[in-house]
Amino acid sequence: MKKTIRAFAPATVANVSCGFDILGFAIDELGDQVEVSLSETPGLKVIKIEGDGGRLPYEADKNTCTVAIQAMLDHLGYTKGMDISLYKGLPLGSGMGSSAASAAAALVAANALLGYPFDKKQLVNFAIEAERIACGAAHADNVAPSLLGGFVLIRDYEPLDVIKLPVPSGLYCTLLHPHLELNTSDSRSVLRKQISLKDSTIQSGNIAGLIAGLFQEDFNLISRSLKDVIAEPTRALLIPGFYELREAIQTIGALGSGISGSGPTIFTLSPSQAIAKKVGSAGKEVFKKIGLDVDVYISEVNDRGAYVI
Ligand SMILES: Nc1ncnc2c1ncn2[C@@H]1O[C@H](COP(=O)(O)OP(=O)(O)OP(=O)(O)O)[C@@H](O)[C@H]1O
Ligand SMILES: N[C@@H](CCO)C(=O)O
Repeated sequence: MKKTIRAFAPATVANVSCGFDILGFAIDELGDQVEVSLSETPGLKVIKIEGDGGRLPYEADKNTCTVAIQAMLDHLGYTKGMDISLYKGLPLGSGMGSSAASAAAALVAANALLGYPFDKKQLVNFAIEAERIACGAAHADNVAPSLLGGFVLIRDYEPLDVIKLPVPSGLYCTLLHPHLELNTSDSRSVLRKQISLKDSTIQSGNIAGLIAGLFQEDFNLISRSLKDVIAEPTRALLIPGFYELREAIQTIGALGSGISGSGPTIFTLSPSQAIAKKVGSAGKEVFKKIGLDVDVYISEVNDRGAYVI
Protein backbone atom coordinates (compact mmCIF):
# COMPACT_ATOMS: atom_id res chain seq x y z
CA MET A 1 0.00 0.00 0.00
CA LYS A 2 1.15 3.53 -0.81
CA LYS A 3 2.43 5.26 2.33
CA THR A 4 0.63 8.56 2.94
CA ILE A 5 1.25 11.10 5.69
CA ARG A 6 -1.11 13.91 6.60
CA ALA A 7 -0.14 16.98 8.63
CA PHE A 8 -1.87 20.03 10.08
CA ALA A 9 -0.37 23.52 10.37
CA PRO A 10 -2.04 26.39 12.24
CA ALA A 11 -3.00 29.93 11.34
CA THR A 12 -0.63 32.62 12.59
CA VAL A 13 -0.54 36.29 13.53
CA ALA A 14 2.56 37.89 12.02
CA ASN A 15 4.22 41.17 13.10
CA VAL A 16 2.29 41.36 16.42
CA SER A 17 2.29 45.16 15.96
CA CYS A 18 5.88 46.17 16.69
CA GLY A 19 7.65 43.12 15.17
CA PHE A 20 7.37 43.80 11.43
CA ASP A 21 8.69 40.69 9.62
CA ILE A 22 10.40 39.43 12.81
CA LEU A 23 7.67 38.23 15.21
CA GLY A 24 4.62 35.99 15.01
CA PHE A 25 2.51 33.56 17.02
CA ALA A 26 0.30 30.57 16.28
CA ILE A 27 -3.45 30.13 16.80
CA ASP A 28 -5.35 27.01 17.92
CA GLU A 29 -7.50 24.82 15.65
CA LEU A 30 -7.71 27.01 12.54
CA GLY A 31 -5.33 25.85 9.83
CA ASP A 32 -4.58 23.83 6.70
CA GLN A 33 -4.01 20.11 6.22
CA VAL A 34 -1.76 18.51 3.62
CA GLU A 35 -1.37 14.86 2.63
CA VAL A 36 1.84 13.68 0.95
CA SER A 37 2.67 10.27 -0.55
CA LEU A 38 5.64 8.90 -2.47
CA SER A 39 5.04 8.42 -6.17
CA GLU A 40 6.68 6.27 -8.87
CA THR A 41 6.63 9.26 -11.23
CA PRO A 42 9.42 11.79 -10.66
CA GLY A 43 8.54 15.34 -9.63
CA LEU A 44 5.99 16.90 -7.29
CA LYS A 45 2.35 16.82 -8.27
CA VAL A 46 -0.60 18.54 -6.61
CA ILE A 47 -3.37 15.98 -7.15
CA LYS A 48 -6.18 17.52 -5.11
CA ILE A 49 -7.11 20.88 -3.54
CA GLU A 50 -10.25 21.23 -1.44
CA GLY A 51 -11.67 24.25 0.37
CA ASP A 52 -10.17 26.97 -1.86
CA GLY A 53 -13.18 27.60 -4.10
CA GLY A 54 -11.09 26.53 -7.09
CA ARG A 55 -8.70 29.47 -6.74
CA LEU A 56 -5.35 27.95 -5.89
CA PRO A 57 -2.78 26.85 -8.47
CA TYR A 58 -2.04 23.17 -9.19
CA GLU A 59 1.31 24.05 -10.83
CA ALA A 60 4.14 22.79 -8.65
CA ASP A 61 6.14 25.99 -9.07
CA LYS A 62 3.20 28.15 -7.90
CA ASN A 63 1.56 26.30 -4.99
CA THR A 64 3.23 27.00 -1.65
CA CYS A 65 2.98 23.30 -0.65
CA THR A 66 5.07 22.10 -3.56
CA VAL A 67 7.47 25.06 -3.63
CA ALA A 68 8.33 24.39 0.02
CA ILE A 69 8.76 20.62 -0.46
CA GLN A 70 10.84 21.19 -3.61
CA ALA A 71 13.23 23.46 -1.66
CA MET A 72 13.66 20.66 0.89
CA LEU A 73 14.19 17.97 -1.76
CA ASP A 74 16.72 20.14 -3.63
CA HIS A 75 18.69 20.47 -0.40
CA LEU A 76 18.65 16.67 0.03
CA GLY A 77 19.37 16.00 -3.65
CA TYR A 78 16.30 13.75 -3.67
CA THR A 79 14.80 13.16 -7.10
CA LYS A 80 11.87 10.81 -6.50
CA GLY A 81 8.30 11.98 -6.89
CA MET A 82 5.55 12.91 -4.42
CA ASP A 83 1.79 13.44 -4.73
CA ILE A 84 0.29 16.21 -2.64
CA SER A 85 -3.33 16.85 -1.57
CA LEU A 86 -4.21 20.17 0.09
CA TYR A 87 -7.22 20.71 2.37
CA LYS A 88 -7.54 24.47 2.90
CA GLY A 89 -8.99 25.55 6.22
CA LEU A 90 -7.83 29.16 5.94
CA PRO A 91 -9.21 31.92 3.75
CA LEU A 92 -6.80 33.44 1.22
CA GLY A 93 -5.45 36.96 1.67
CA SER A 94 -6.81 37.05 5.21
CA GLY A 95 -3.79 38.07 7.25
CA MET A 96 -3.91 34.73 9.08
CA GLY A 97 -0.95 33.18 7.26
CA SER A 98 -2.83 31.11 4.70
CA SER A 99 0.03 30.60 2.25
CA ALA A 100 2.35 29.83 5.18
CA ALA A 101 0.08 27.18 6.78
CA SER A 102 -0.03 25.23 3.50
CA ALA A 103 3.77 25.32 3.23
CA ALA A 104 4.28 24.33 6.87
CA ALA A 105 1.83 21.39 6.73
CA ALA A 106 3.37 20.18 3.46
CA LEU A 107 6.89 20.28 4.89
CA VAL A 108 5.97 18.49 8.11
CA ALA A 109 4.22 15.71 6.15
CA ALA A 110 7.04 15.32 3.59
CA ASN A 111 9.72 15.43 6.29
CA ALA A 112 7.94 12.62 8.17
CA LEU A 113 7.57 10.62 4.96
CA LEU A 114 11.36 10.82 4.45
CA GLY A 115 12.14 9.70 8.01
CA TYR A 116 12.69 13.12 9.62
CA PRO A 117 15.93 14.35 8.00
CA PHE A 118 15.22 17.83 9.46
CA ASP A 119 13.92 19.32 12.69
CA LYS A 120 11.12 21.88 12.52
CA LYS A 121 13.47 24.85 12.92
CA GLN A 122 15.44 23.73 9.85
CA LEU A 123 12.20 23.44 7.87
CA VAL A 124 11.73 27.24 8.18
CA ASN A 125 14.54 27.66 5.61
CA PHE A 126 12.45 25.80 3.02
CA ALA A 127 9.12 27.34 4.00
CA ILE A 128 10.30 30.89 3.30
CA GLU A 129 10.86 29.95 -0.34
CA ALA A 130 7.10 29.36 -0.53
CA GLU A 131 6.40 32.81 0.93
CA ARG A 132 8.70 34.28 -1.71
CA ILE A 133 6.44 32.97 -4.49
CA ALA A 134 3.19 33.78 -2.61
CA CYS A 135 3.90 37.45 -1.94
CA GLY A 136 7.31 38.32 -3.37
CA ALA A 137 9.05 38.46 0.03
CA ALA A 138 10.65 35.55 1.88
CA HIS A 139 9.34 36.65 5.28
CA ALA A 140 9.38 34.01 8.04
CA ASP A 141 7.03 35.51 10.62
CA ASN A 142 4.10 33.30 9.53
CA VAL A 143 5.93 30.09 8.58
CA ALA A 144 8.14 29.96 11.69
CA PRO A 145 5.29 30.11 14.26
CA SER A 146 3.12 27.85 12.09
CA LEU A 147 5.87 25.22 12.18
CA LEU A 148 7.13 25.69 15.73
CA GLY A 149 4.08 27.05 17.58
CA GLY A 150 4.12 29.72 20.29
CA PHE A 151 5.67 33.15 19.82
CA VAL A 152 8.66 33.06 17.48
CA LEU A 153 11.26 35.77 16.90
CA ILE A 154 13.24 35.95 13.65
CA ARG A 155 16.38 37.66 14.96
CA ASP A 156 18.05 37.60 11.54
CA TYR A 157 17.44 36.33 8.02
CA GLU A 158 20.99 35.90 6.74
CA PRO A 159 21.42 33.29 7.98
CA LEU A 160 18.03 32.59 9.57
CA ASP A 161 18.13 32.82 13.36
CA VAL A 162 14.78 31.66 14.73
CA ILE A 163 14.10 31.89 18.47
CA LYS A 164 11.09 30.45 20.29
CA LEU A 165 9.79 32.71 23.07
CA PRO A 166 7.73 31.85 26.14
CA VAL A 167 3.94 32.09 26.11
CA PRO A 168 2.51 33.72 29.28
CA SER A 169 -0.31 31.68 30.77
CA GLY A 170 -3.78 33.19 30.54
CA LEU A 171 -3.03 35.11 27.35
CA TYR A 172 -5.90 34.99 24.83
CA CYS A 173 -6.21 36.24 21.29
CA THR A 174 -9.31 37.45 19.46
CA LEU A 175 -9.16 37.47 15.67
CA LEU A 176 -11.70 39.53 13.77
CA HIS A 177 -11.69 38.65 10.10
CA PRO A 178 -13.81 41.08 8.07
CA HIS A 179 -14.89 39.57 4.76
CA LEU A 180 -12.37 41.40 2.61
CA GLU A 181 -9.26 40.15 0.89
CA LEU A 182 -5.90 41.87 1.01
CA ASN A 183 -2.98 40.34 -0.84
CA THR A 184 0.22 40.52 1.15
CA SER A 185 2.05 41.78 -1.95
CA ASP A 186 -0.42 44.70 -2.20
CA SER A 187 -0.21 45.56 1.50
CA ARG A 188 3.58 45.45 1.28
CA SER A 189 3.52 47.86 -1.65
CA VAL A 190 1.91 50.62 0.49
CA LEU A 191 4.70 50.51 3.07
CA ARG A 192 7.10 53.44 3.34
CA LYS A 193 10.54 52.42 2.10
CA GLN A 194 12.34 54.57 4.67
CA ILE A 195 11.64 55.30 8.30
CA SER A 196 12.89 58.08 10.51
CA LEU A 197 15.43 57.62 13.27
CA LYS A 198 12.69 58.58 15.74
CA ASP A 199 10.31 55.86 14.50
CA SER A 200 13.11 53.31 14.50
CA THR A 201 13.83 54.13 18.15
CA ILE A 202 10.16 53.89 19.12
CA GLN A 203 9.73 50.56 17.31
CA SER A 204 12.91 49.08 18.85
CA GLY A 205 11.78 50.08 22.33
CA ASN A 206 8.41 48.42 21.81
CA ILE A 207 9.71 45.14 20.37
CA ALA A 208 12.21 44.88 23.20
CA GLY A 209 9.42 45.68 25.69
CA LEU A 210 7.09 43.10 24.18
CA ILE A 211 9.71 40.36 24.38
CA ALA A 212 10.60 41.31 27.94
CA GLY A 213 6.87 41.26 28.75
CA LEU A 214 6.53 37.71 27.37
CA PHE A 215 9.48 36.50 29.46
CA GLN A 216 8.28 38.25 32.61
CA GLU A 217 4.59 37.39 32.02
CA ASP A 218 3.99 41.10 32.54
CA PHE A 219 0.66 41.92 30.88
CA ASN A 220 1.02 45.62 31.60
CA LEU A 221 4.37 45.76 29.80
CA ILE A 222 2.97 43.72 26.89
CA SER A 223 0.11 46.18 26.66
CA ARG A 224 2.40 49.25 26.63
CA SER A 225 4.52 47.65 23.91
CA LEU A 226 1.80 46.65 21.41
CA LYS A 227 2.40 49.66 19.16
CA ASP A 228 3.45 49.85 15.53
CA VAL A 229 4.72 53.09 13.98
CA ILE A 230 6.07 51.40 10.84
CA ALA A 231 3.39 49.42 9.00
CA GLU A 232 0.13 50.23 10.77
CA PRO A 233 -0.15 53.95 9.87
CA THR A 234 -0.35 53.18 6.13
CA ARG A 235 -1.95 49.72 6.22
CA ALA A 236 -4.76 50.62 8.64
CA LEU A 237 -6.19 52.85 5.91
CA LEU A 238 -6.90 49.68 3.89
CA ILE A 239 -8.98 48.16 6.71
CA PRO A 240 -12.43 49.66 7.35
CA GLY A 241 -13.33 49.55 11.04
CA PHE A 242 -9.74 49.31 12.28
CA TYR A 243 -9.71 52.49 14.40
CA GLU A 244 -13.41 52.13 15.34
CA LEU A 245 -12.63 48.72 16.83
CA ARG A 246 -9.71 50.09 18.81
CA GLU A 247 -11.95 52.77 20.24
CA ALA A 248 -14.79 50.32 20.99
CA ILE A 249 -12.57 48.04 23.07
CA GLN A 250 -10.73 50.78 24.95
CA THR A 251 -12.45 50.17 28.28
CA ILE A 252 -12.91 46.37 28.05
CA GLY A 253 -9.52 45.51 29.55
CA ALA A 254 -7.75 44.13 26.46
CA LEU A 255 -3.97 44.51 26.25
CA GLY A 256 -3.95 45.93 22.74
CA SER A 257 -4.82 45.28 19.15
CA GLY A 258 -3.21 45.56 15.74
CA ILE A 259 -3.22 44.30 12.17
CA SER A 260 -2.70 40.54 11.91
CA GLY A 261 0.08 40.11 9.36
CA SER A 262 -0.77 42.29 6.42
CA GLY A 263 -4.51 42.34 7.23
CA PRO A 264 -7.43 42.65 6.95
CA THR A 265 -7.76 40.44 10.07
CA ILE A 266 -7.33 42.41 13.30
CA PHE A 267 -5.88 40.68 16.35
CA THR A 268 -6.39 41.65 19.99
CA LEU A 269 -4.51 40.20 22.96
CA SER A 270 -6.37 39.90 26.26
CA PRO A 271 -5.45 38.76 29.79
CA SER A 272 -8.42 36.36 30.04
CA GLN A 273 -10.88 34.40 27.92
CA ALA A 274 -13.78 36.49 29.26
CA ILE A 275 -12.20 39.71 27.99
CA ALA A 276 -11.28 38.07 24.66
CA LYS A 277 -14.97 37.16 24.22
CA LYS A 278 -16.07 40.73 25.03
CA VAL A 279 -13.67 41.96 22.34
CA GLY A 280 -15.31 39.54 19.90
CA SER A 281 -18.80 40.88 20.69
CA ALA A 282 -17.66 44.51 20.46
CA GLY A 283 -15.97 43.72 17.12
CA LYS A 284 -19.14 42.18 15.70
CA GLU A 285 -21.03 45.41 16.52
CA VAL A 286 -18.36 47.59 14.92
CA PHE A 287 -18.40 45.63 11.64
CA LYS A 288 -22.22 45.38 11.65
CA LYS A 289 -22.39 49.19 11.77
CA ILE A 290 -20.16 49.52 8.71
CA GLY A 291 -22.00 46.74 6.87
CA LEU A 292 -19.24 44.13 6.74
CA ASP A 293 -19.59 40.45 7.66
CA VAL A 294 -16.94 39.32 10.13
CA ASP A 295 -15.72 35.98 11.50
CA VAL A 296 -14.58 35.92 15.12
CA TYR A 297 -12.05 33.41 16.48
CA ILE A 298 -10.95 33.21 20.11
CA SER A 299 -7.87 31.22 20.94
CA GLU A 300 -5.02 30.75 23.34
CA VAL A 301 -1.56 30.91 21.79
CA ASN A 302 -0.91 27.50 20.21
CA ASP A 303 2.42 26.28 21.53
CA ARG A 304 2.53 23.08 19.47
CA GLY A 305 2.71 24.30 15.87
CA ALA A 306 2.45 21.93 12.91
CA TYR A 307 2.14 18.17 13.50
CA VAL A 308 1.53 14.85 11.78
CA ILE A 309 -2.08 13.75 12.23
N1 LIG B 1 -1.32 26.67 -0.89
C1 LIG B 1 -1.58 27.97 -0.92
N2 LIG B 1 -2.37 28.55 0.00
C2 LIG B 1 -2.64 29.88 -0.06
N3 LIG B 1 -2.19 30.71 -1.01
C3 LIG B 1 -1.40 30.17 -1.94
C4 LIG B 1 -1.08 28.80 -1.92
N4 LIG B 1 -0.30 28.56 -2.96
C5 LIG B 1 -0.14 29.70 -3.60
N5 LIG B 1 -0.80 30.68 -3.01
C6 LIG B 1 -0.88 32.08 -3.47
O1 LIG B 1 -0.50 32.98 -2.45
C7 LIG B 1 -1.30 34.15 -2.50
C8 LIG B 1 -1.92 34.35 -1.13
O2 LIG B 1 -0.91 34.79 -0.33
P1 LIG B 1 -1.12 36.02 0.62
O3 LIG B 1 0.18 36.14 1.32
O4 LIG B 1 -1.65 37.20 -0.11
O5 LIG B 1 -2.29 35.50 1.54
P2 LIG B 1 -2.21 35.02 3.00
O6 LIG B 1 -1.15 33.98 3.14
O7 LIG B 1 -3.57 34.66 3.42
O8 LIG B 1 -1.80 36.39 3.67
P3 LIG B 1 -1.14 36.67 5.09
O9 LIG B 1 0.28 36.17 4.99
O10 LIG B 1 -1.22 38.16 5.22
O11 LIG B 1 -1.92 35.93 6.06
C9 LIG B 1 -2.36 33.92 -3.53
O12 LIG B 1 -1.99 34.62 -4.69
C10 LIG B 1 -2.32 32.45 -3.79
O13 LIG B 1 -2.60 32.11 -5.14
N1 LIG C 1 5.41 40.39 7.90
C1 LIG C 1 4.52 40.18 6.78
C2 LIG C 1 3.40 39.28 7.21
C3 LIG C 1 2.39 38.97 6.13
O1 LIG C 1 1.38 38.15 6.69
C4 LIG C 1 4.00 41.52 6.35
O2 LIG C 1 3.61 42.30 7.23
O3 LIG C 1 3.94 41.80 5.15
